[in-house]
Order: sequence, then structure tokens, then C-alpha cells
Amino acid sequence: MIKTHILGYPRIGAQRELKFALERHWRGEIDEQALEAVAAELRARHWADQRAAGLDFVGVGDFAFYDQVADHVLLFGCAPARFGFTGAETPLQQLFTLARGVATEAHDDCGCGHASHGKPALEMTKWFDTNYHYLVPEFDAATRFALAPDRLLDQVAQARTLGHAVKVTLVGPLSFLWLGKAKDGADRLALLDALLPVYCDLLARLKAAGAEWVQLDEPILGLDLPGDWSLAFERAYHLLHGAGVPLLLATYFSPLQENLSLACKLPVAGLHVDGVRAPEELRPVADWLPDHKVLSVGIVDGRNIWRADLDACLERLRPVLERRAGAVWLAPSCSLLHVPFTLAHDAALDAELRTWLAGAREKLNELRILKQVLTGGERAVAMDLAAARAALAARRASPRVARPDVAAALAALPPDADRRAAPFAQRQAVQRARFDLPAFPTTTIGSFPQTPAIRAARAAWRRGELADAGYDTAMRAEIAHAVRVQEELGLDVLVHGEAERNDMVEYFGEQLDGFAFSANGWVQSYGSRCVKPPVLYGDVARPAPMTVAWTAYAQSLTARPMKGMLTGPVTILQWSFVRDDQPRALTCAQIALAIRAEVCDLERAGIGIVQIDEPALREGLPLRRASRDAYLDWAGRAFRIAASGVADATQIHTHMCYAEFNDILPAIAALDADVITIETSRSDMELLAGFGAFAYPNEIGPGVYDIHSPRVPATSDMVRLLRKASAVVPADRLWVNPDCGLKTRAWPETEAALRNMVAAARLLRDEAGGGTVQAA
Ligand SMILES: CN1c2c(nc(N)[nH]c2=O)NC[C@@H]1CNc1ccc(C(=O)N[C@@H](CCC(=O)N[C@@H](CCC(=O)N[C@@H](CCC(=O)O)C(=O)O)C(=O)O)C(=O)O)cc1
Ligand SMILES: N[C@@H](CCS)C(=O)O
Ligand SMILES: [Zn+2]
Repeated sequence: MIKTHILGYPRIGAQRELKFALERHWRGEIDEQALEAVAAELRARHWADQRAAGLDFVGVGDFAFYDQVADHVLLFGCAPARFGFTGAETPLQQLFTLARGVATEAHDDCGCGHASHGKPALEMTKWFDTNYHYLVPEFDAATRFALAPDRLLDQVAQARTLGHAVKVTLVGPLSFLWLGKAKDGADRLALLDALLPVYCDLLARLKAAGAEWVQLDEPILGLDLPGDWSLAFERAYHLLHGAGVPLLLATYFSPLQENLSLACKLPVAGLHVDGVRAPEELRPVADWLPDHKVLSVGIVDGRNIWRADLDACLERLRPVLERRAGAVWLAPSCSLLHVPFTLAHDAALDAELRTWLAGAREKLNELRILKQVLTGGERAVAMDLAAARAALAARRASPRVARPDVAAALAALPPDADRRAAPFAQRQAVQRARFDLPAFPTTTIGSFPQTPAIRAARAAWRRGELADAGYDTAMRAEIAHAVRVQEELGLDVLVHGEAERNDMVEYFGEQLDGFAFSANGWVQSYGSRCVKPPVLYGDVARPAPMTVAWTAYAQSLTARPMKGMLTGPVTILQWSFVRDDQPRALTCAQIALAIRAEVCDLERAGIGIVQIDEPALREGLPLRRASRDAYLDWAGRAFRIAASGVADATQIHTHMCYAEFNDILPAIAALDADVITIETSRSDMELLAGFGAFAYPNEIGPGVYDIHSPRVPATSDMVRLLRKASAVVPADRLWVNPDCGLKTRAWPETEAALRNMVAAARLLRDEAGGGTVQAA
């Protein structure tokens, strides 16, 4: 028996309705009831899509106002005590407090030494190797769980009232604990015994509410798990099995390998595997999984936007079907959260490209076609199959894809093109003499507030209502404002503020050959924030300089060093939808060549410091250790190709954020950037300890405040963090900066925070007793 289902659907809405409703709610323009009404309407629409595509269940539980992991924290009643919830708050108030923190007035003079005033939000980090950020559950030895199922049960009731068969989606208990963070040395796995009864209780409640299946996502089965974690699966699932509702154990993103037999024998009613990332495991799973269990095959790519090769999917499915006497379900490889809602009618994509692509809604249709073919209804979908084959053939034969000049330029690159001329120590001396910066030099990560006025000007320009000259003038005014503010605040290394950029990847994608961009292909990144990943379909080349005019203009306004600001090749690759017809390493090298040309042009224009952002370097790391070295080799080389075309006196910065870096420190050091600025403040500088222990050789700017919250950090907070940093990294190698770019902030809080930050740096300089310049 063949059924179709999905693991999750984009919840932001075809027109980003949820984003706009959330932001209105946070501005106090709509109340909770109005926000809930938008959510209910979106859920109803999304279930209707699923039903229309003939799915056998609709998914409940994949909707989240901010983040599904944060929802689990409230569902299991394990919000950290530090938030001080009394129960008087509404669930939404609690959720948004976890997600966004609570601001209080900064006290600069209290000197209490406390970690922070107000309530910093939960930490945020990448969901496996995606650009989606989840809120990290915080556990300690005192963590207790108490089920609060009403909101989820209400959604089940809503779907049932609409006449849908329901499969509820939850993060499984082991993955939930794994993804959390233990404070005070607590052992996350030790919490399992306390958590399992709450899951059992929840499963029983869902069954009683009419859920036909419960999908438990355990993507950690695709990781190199410590033995005690793998062992815990058996214990946990034997207990959950007792709840009586059929369980679908869902794995994705990575091959199961040594966990394959474990996954097959756990006492669940079905197993979902990722047939896109691990096609080689379909046959062994088909052999090993007992016949009475459902095998759900993730056959349509949930991580990319290329139209599926349906013949290849059928080819892949046939041996599975031959081996299985039991039910086989077809699904996307993972949740469709990671692809745009639809690309079928996107105004910015040309008609030919559109036929090569599939958003979430088109992927539902691909499942429908596959099911029809496999259940003997091929004639009914003959036209769909023909259209899919024609689009694929056109893409393969398209002259838009291959560029011999790009291949030639890569081949002509000398082997040492990824090496700076002199070693770091020598460059450092030359650069210190050139820039004459104070000790603890202050800088920012690049972007300044993307104000409604900037967005409105760009929207008007795109609609053709504002001419190029008018847009240029407006952006120059924003840049001039940013420079003025930075000078007034006393920052040492300035940035132009990125006002002209819609996004740090899309902006470059729009200017590079080989990329297409959509008008409405939004994908949720965190909370209400979305990105529109460009579509990288062909060989990459840079037809003209991309940032030089803006940066040179900014430099012309100040005598202080202006830092050029580029996105690195790995991050452009990682945050685009990338072609699947050649290795990622080759595509990355092509991008690196384009960025190298831009770095050299900036240097020629007199820009002495260039930052090449690589926040996605860690995110691109394969989930399995065995594949990591190969990735780090080509990714590191791509960065160095981009960075190494300049003279010793040109200072190259890089920036990374929102990931754990300690396991790739040697690879980060091997990038040989003169300065790295990294996110560290949400983890209270814990990240930096690794840099210290590893004796990271170059200069470091550990982020001293979290930019994802409007909270203005007190100078004392930042002084405390800097002292902590000085304990692990020699002070003469420390820079002072926020965690990440400031584009999501407003100007008043930005100025206040930076003013306090500069004060913190000055205090440290004074304490260092006369060390007022970086030692040459
Ligand atoms: C640094 N991060 C980034 C990641 N990924 C990226 N691709 N880019 C990043 O910067 N990953 C990790 C982190 C954190 N992630 C994010 C992601 C997204 C944002 C963010 O601020 N997103 C904005 C959208 C940005 C954008 O593309 N803006 C465009 C279009 C804006 C728009 O919606 N315009 C309206 C009209 C507006 C008006 O008239 O006022 C429209 O078109 O309808 C632009 O500026 O032109 C978001 O709002 O979600 C931050 C961090
Ligand atoms: N230069 C970028 C980096 C973000 S990771 C910014 O400041 O927004
Ligand atoms: Zn960042």
C-alpha cells in the first residue's frame, strides 16, 4: 500500500502573512487573538494544499509562531527558571520571552557583576546543516518537565474539525535533549527518565484527540552518536510504544550508517529515511525493516528547489517496493520548511527557469504524480510526467549553464593562489604600523539598521517608482549617516553599513552571472526573519565590481579605516539553492574566484581592511565526521583563494556566527584571516575558551553583545565579558565588537549599545595601563 505524506510545511505563508502578523503583534498593533486568527487561517490553508495534493494525512505540530523547538520547551514545561515564569503569563507571552528576551534599562554604574540585567533570550543556533535557527533548550540538574498540551491539542482539534486525517509531528525525546544545552555541568541524557513519562502522557492525549499517527523526529540518528545515546533509544522507544498511538520515527539530513539496524528494530510502527541524502541506505533499510512496519521513503528533495527527476525517483523506489511486502509511504526527504512556498509563478524568474524548479507546493504535486504512477494510474498523469521530462531535458541541454571562460580561469589559477605572501606575524606588524589602532580596537560586523525608509526606498526602486539616481542618493545618505554616527561614537574601524543590500547573499547573487533570484521565494531563517536564497544554476562569473563604489564613497567621508564588506564563497554557496549537476566544491571555487577579484578591486580603490564573512562555514560541515576533512579542505581553500590576492598590508577579517566552532578550530585557523570576529556573547564567552585552549594564532573579536534582542547591554556586562575573554586570549590580540550585524535593530538601541561598547573598550584600555595602541 502506497501513501504520501510530508514531514513539515513552510508556515510563514505564501505572502509571509505570519511574519507580518508577528511583527505587528510585537509592535503592539494587533493583540494575541488577532495573531492566533492569522495562524489558524494559515494552518487551514496549508492543510487544504496537502489534502488537494492527495496526501493521506495532514501534518499538525509543524506550525510554530517562532520556532518548533521553543514550542517543545513550553509543551514540556521546561522553561529555564531564570525566566521566572509564574503561570500568570499567556503561552504566547512566554514563548516570545524565551525567543526575544526582555529588555531592561542598562545600569552602567551598578557594578554588580551579574551576568546580565533583564532576561537574555534562549541561545539560538543552526538546525543541523540548515540556515534555519532554533532556540536552544536550557537544562540544568534541577530541570523538571510538566506537560502543557493544550495548544497542540487545539491544533489537532482544528484539523479534525476541518475533516482531515491527522499525523502529529514532534521532535523525539533523544533529539530534544541532544539539541539542548546543559548548564552547570548537568547531564542531558540523565534527564531522559524524567522526560519520557511526559512524552507518554502526551502521546496518549494525542491518540485520544484523534491523531492517527505521531511522527517523532530523531535526526540525531544521522550523527556519530556516543554509545550511551544510541543505547538510550531502545529504552526510550520501548516506553513510548506503550502509549498505543502508531509512531513514525523520522530521520533525515544524513545517513544512518551504524544506527541503521537500531533504527530498523526500534518498536515503532514506521521509519522514515532520507532517500536523497542517503540513497545507498534504501535497500538495506528495505531489507532490515520488519514487514509489518511502514517504510517512509524521503524521495523528493526537501533541501533544494530543483524539479525532481521523476524517472530517477521511480528507479530508486522500484527495488524498495520489490523488497517490501508492507506499506511504503512517499515523502519529501525532510520538512519543507527549508524551501520556498512556491516558485511556480514567481515574477522575477524567467519562464524557462521556473520550469526547472519546485517549491513546497510543487513538491506536493510531485508526490501526487509518483503515487499515481506507482498505483497504476500512470495514464492519468501522463501529461505531468511529460512536462517534467521536458523541463529536465531542457535544463540538461541549456547553453545558459556552462561557461568555458570560467573553467579556463579556474584552471589558470596557480597552486599557491590560496596563500598570503607573508606569514601572519609579518603581516600583523605591517598592518599595525599602517593602521595605528588603539588596544582593544572597536568595530562592528557590517550592517546597520535596515530601516523602514531604506526598505521602502528599495521597494520603490524595484517597482520602478524611484529612479536609479534617486535610489543612489538615498543609499549614499544612509551611508553618510552611518559614518557620522560611528565617528561620533568613537569606533575605530568603520563600516559603510550595507544599506544598499537586501541580504548579504542575495545581493551578491543578483550581481553575479550564474545566479537567478526570485521575487517571493522566501524561506524562514529564524522567528519572523526570512531570506530569499538565490538560485545558482550555472557557472559563476563577476561581470563588474559589486561593492567598490559604495565602499569608496564611505571611505571618502572619513579619515578612519573603512572596512570593505563581502560575503565569502562558502556562505554564498551554502545560503543559495545550488546546482546539483556538479560538485559543490567546484561551484564554490568559481564563487571564490569572483570574490577574489572583488577583494583586489577594493584594495586598488584604497580600502585597507576587507571583511569576508563566512558565517555558514560551520553550517556546511557534513554531519558525519568521516566526510568533514574533505569539506574543510575545499571550503578553506575557497576562502583563502578569495582572501589571498592582496598585499601584506591589507588586513583581511572574517566573521562567523551562531554555530559551535570549537570542533573546527584548526580549519578556522587555517583560513589565516588576520582578524576573526565571532559570536560568543549568548554563550557567555564559552565559545572563546576553545580558541584560547587551541592557542588560536591570529586576532579575535569575540562578540560582546547579542544583536538579536533589542536589549541594550550595560557597559559592565561587556567589561565582564571582555575580562573573561582576556583570560583566554592575549589581550593584545582582542578586538571589541557585537556578535553579528545590526541590520535587524533600530538606530536608538544600536547607538546606545555601541556607545556602551566603546566605553567598555576604553575602560579595558585604561586598565591595561597605558597600552593605548595595539603593540606593534
Ligand atoms: C546573518 N544571517 C543571515 C543568514 N542568511 C542570509 N541569507 N542572510 C543573513 O543575513 N543566516 C544567518 C543569519 C541570521 N538570519 C537573518 C535572516 C534574515 C534577516 C532579515 O532581516 N530578513 C529580512 C528580509 C531581508 C530582505 O531581503 N529584504 C529585502 C526585501 C524586504 C521586504 O520584505 N520588502 C517588502 C517591502 C518593504 C517596504 O516597503 O518597506 C516587500 O518586498 O514586500 C530588502 O531589503 O530589499 C526580513 O524582514 O525577514 C536577518 C537575519
Ligand atoms: N556583514 C554581515 C554579516 C552577518 S553574518 C552583517 O553585518 O549583517
Ligand atoms: Zn553574523
